[in-house]
Amino acid sequence: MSNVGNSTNILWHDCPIQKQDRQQLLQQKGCVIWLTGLSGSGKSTIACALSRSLHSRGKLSYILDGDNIRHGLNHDLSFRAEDRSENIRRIGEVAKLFADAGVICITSLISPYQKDRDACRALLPKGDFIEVFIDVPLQVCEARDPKGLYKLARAGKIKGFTGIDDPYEPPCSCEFRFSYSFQKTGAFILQIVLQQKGSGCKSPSDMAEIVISYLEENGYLRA
Ligand SMILES: Nc1ncnc2c1ncn2[C@@H]1O[C@H](COP(=O)(O)OP(=O)(O)OP(=O)(O)O)[C@@H](O)[C@H]1O
Ligand SMILES: Nc1ncnc2c1ncn2[C@@H]1O[C@H](COP(=O)(O)OS(=O)(=O)O)[C@@H](O)[C@H]1O
Repeated sequence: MSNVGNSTNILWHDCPIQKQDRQQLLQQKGCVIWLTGLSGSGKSTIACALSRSLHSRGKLSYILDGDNIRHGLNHDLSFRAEDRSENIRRIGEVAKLFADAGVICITSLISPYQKDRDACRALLPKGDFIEVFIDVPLQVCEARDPKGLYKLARAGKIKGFTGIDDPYEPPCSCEFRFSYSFQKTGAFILQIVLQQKGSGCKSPSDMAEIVISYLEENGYLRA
């Protein structure tokens, strides 16, 4: 018997069907692809491109999107620092369960704090947490502003908006960083910076394919 958090006298219950059995069934390995970046950077778009491409290869994935999870499990949380941390912690725990189920879990939330992302990484076996930084400058995200939230934040109608009057801590070490850079003309071009290898890419589906190649090379797309 042990005490865990606020629970006392609880005992872990094992099931004879384990992660390995589920992975065998699915012919893949469970893991977490953690997308992080400013609002409007393209996390949800890349998450969908990833899920679509995995699906077409017969691989099971599931997206945990910050906006969507805030409609249910996390509907009690605000955007205060403590609540953002709790949002990330809960999504990290749910992602861990999906990975244990053998699913390729794709999370898509701003997750602005390094220590919270690190804590989620620490929940998983080494290698199974793949952090992807969608490094798009604030000006680009703000110009996109598909929900009009940056406009409201600039007008002072939303307080504590990430990138405006709330912090975003870029990852110190992540598996992938997809970044924008300025061309001489002043136009933005998309550039990819990889820990593993460098190559140019332009679209969310290109970025998705790069992550999928990594999964393939690292054995996640077979049992
Ligand atoms: N690579 C890209 N190039 C150009 N536009 C893009 C790209 N990726 C996404 N977009 C567009 O940017 C907008 C924001 O994308 P998306 O909703 O995926 O961002 P997000 O990071 O999930 O934002 P949020 O955190 O607010 O949910 C959308 O209108 C989308 O179509
Ligand atoms: N104050 C805010 N800061 C950032 N995003 C906000 C804020 N208020 C509403 N949003 C919306 O909420 C979404 C971000 O939610 P999460 O990804 O769940 O954020 S996180 O910071 O806790 O990781 C974005 O789609 C954004 O449009």
